[in-house]
Amino acid sequence: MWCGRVALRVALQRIAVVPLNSLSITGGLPGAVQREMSSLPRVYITRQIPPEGLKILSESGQVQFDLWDSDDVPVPRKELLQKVKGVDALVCVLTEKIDAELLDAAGPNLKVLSTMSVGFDHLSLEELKKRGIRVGYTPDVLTDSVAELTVALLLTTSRRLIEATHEAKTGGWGTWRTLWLCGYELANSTVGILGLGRIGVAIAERLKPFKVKKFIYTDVAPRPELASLIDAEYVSMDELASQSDFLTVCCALTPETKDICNKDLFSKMKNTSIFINTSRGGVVDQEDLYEALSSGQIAGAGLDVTVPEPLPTSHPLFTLNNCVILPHIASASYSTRNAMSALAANNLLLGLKGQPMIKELKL
Ligand SMILES: O=CC(=O)O
Repeated sequence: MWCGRVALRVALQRIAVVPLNSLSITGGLPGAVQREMSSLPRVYITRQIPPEGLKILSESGQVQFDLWDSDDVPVPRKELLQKVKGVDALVCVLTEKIDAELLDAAGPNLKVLSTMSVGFDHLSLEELKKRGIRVGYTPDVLTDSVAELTVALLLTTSRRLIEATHEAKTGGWGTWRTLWLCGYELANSTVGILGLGRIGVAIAERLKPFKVKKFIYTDVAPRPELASLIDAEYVSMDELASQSDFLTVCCALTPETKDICNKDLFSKMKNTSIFINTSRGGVVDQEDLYEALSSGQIAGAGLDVTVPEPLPTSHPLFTLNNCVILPHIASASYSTRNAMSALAANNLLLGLKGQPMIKELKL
């Protein structure tokens, strides 16, 4: 359904009184309204995004849009390839692969892509750049939510909360035992951050009050300005592996970081250490992680992201008590998802106007 409620409302006030709620948009409208609507840029939205973004687009009067009206299943690729034909702009989420095939299907009108995500590994940046398509994304607004979830996942994993509730519920809770369900605590620990950015800093800020002794990080180069906020020391990848009691992955997935957490890294970690990943599943070699967890090379892992997503329930990682797996929910709070949707909508509108977006990827 193509919508452009405000443009529509203004036009209707001039022409006729039509109950907006009952409109089937464009179909059956007076010719003048249809003409006005059809001159607006066309936007396709690949998912039923949270209401704030839809409201911004509807009320802008700048665009008409069509959307895949479901949040439960992604738009089938075939339908997506059809729907993007001739659009001026696209709002997508991280389940849609935006590649040459899709951009060719969209055609030369497509000028703006706005993804409702901070990650952009689902976008073929080279193809977008080649076609001069501007790209908006949604960093910053999700930093708090992701950092909060990372801390929750870290504590859930290190203090074995999933195992503990399972035992309590299923009769495994006998007498109080001295070493039963013992885990590892943050007090006096060294926390390592792989890829120091806004999210890594926000995680460290939240962990500091747990009396962490030291923060260390590695990245392609030292990031002194960010590191000084959390008093973190720059170390090599090997030092990060060998010194961290908790290693949290915060880097983007790029060709350089794909499978960067592999046998080599796990073999250098302490067997009391906890590995946490809330970035992208692709940065981890899952077979190597399974080996490290099942052999006791490391103590536990908490993953919010996997390859593939969803991870099949038959996946070996699900058989391990020391592996906590979440279904990619790090930014899933109502306020954050609405903020992401609003930012995606505003990026798109600014992009279409030829103005700088609030958050735009440099291609
Ligand atoms: O993973 C979530 C995002 O990239 O926004």
